[in-house]
Amino acid sequence: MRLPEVPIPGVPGAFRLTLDRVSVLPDLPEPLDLLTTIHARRTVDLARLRPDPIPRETLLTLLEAANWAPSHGRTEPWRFVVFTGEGRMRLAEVLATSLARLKGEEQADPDVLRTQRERQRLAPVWLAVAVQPAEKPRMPLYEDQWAVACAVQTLMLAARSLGIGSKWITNAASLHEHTAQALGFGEGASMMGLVYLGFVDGEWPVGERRPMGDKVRWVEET
Ligand SMILES: Cc1cc2nc3c(=O)[nH]c(=O)nc-3n(C[C@H](O)[C@H](O)[C@H](O)COP(=O)(O)O)c2cc1C
Repeated sequence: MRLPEVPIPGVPGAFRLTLDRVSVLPDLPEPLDLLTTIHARRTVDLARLRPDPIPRETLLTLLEAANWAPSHGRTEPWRFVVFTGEGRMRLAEVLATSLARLKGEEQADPDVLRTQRERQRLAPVWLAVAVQPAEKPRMPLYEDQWAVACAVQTLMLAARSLGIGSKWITNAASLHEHTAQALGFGEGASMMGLVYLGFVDGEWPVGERRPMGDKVRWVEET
């Protein structure tokens, strides 16, 4: 079964998914179990990714997993645009223009655009992530933003369970108004950054955490 995809006009390889409420789990290699995945997920640098494409079915599985994130009031406010292949160059153009706008300029500097294009080629898949509040919101924006964060984490965990590395990026260009508008997100939507995905070249990075014991207090009455 295929989920409906809406191509972005003039952007080969980029598509917007209109995910419905049907759960689709195509045949996949044995995924890691949840607790192992949670511990093993790592932010992976671009330089550590292989250029191999990620199969479309796998991307759909990750997006479908993200769609099961919780949201207060069932707002389901997460929105994604997926960039693959030459579609990544459209993202590069948009980000280069947003960088120009941050400097008070209209057009992207050709050198910045070239660098941005090279950067986008380092990962086979980029996702633009936005929050889309309801037309008449009943919840504060931050609750919808939290829900989108849940969706992003769910997607990154699903990716890890299938051996795919990721990074969530929230730099100024990715969050810029122009980025949301140029990527065609809806009225009132705002950016929550970019996520790239790719198979990891060699060993996974090693993670580090300060002890959870320092961050938790227990209240127990006997
Ligand atoms: C909301 C959010 C925004 C982030 N933005 C960036 C970013 O802009 N650039 C970056 O290099 N990493 C970013 N990260 C990834 C963190 O650097 C990373 O999660 C942290 O170093 C811990 O590493 P781990 O993900 O491997 O556990 C972001 C993470 C979160 C949750």
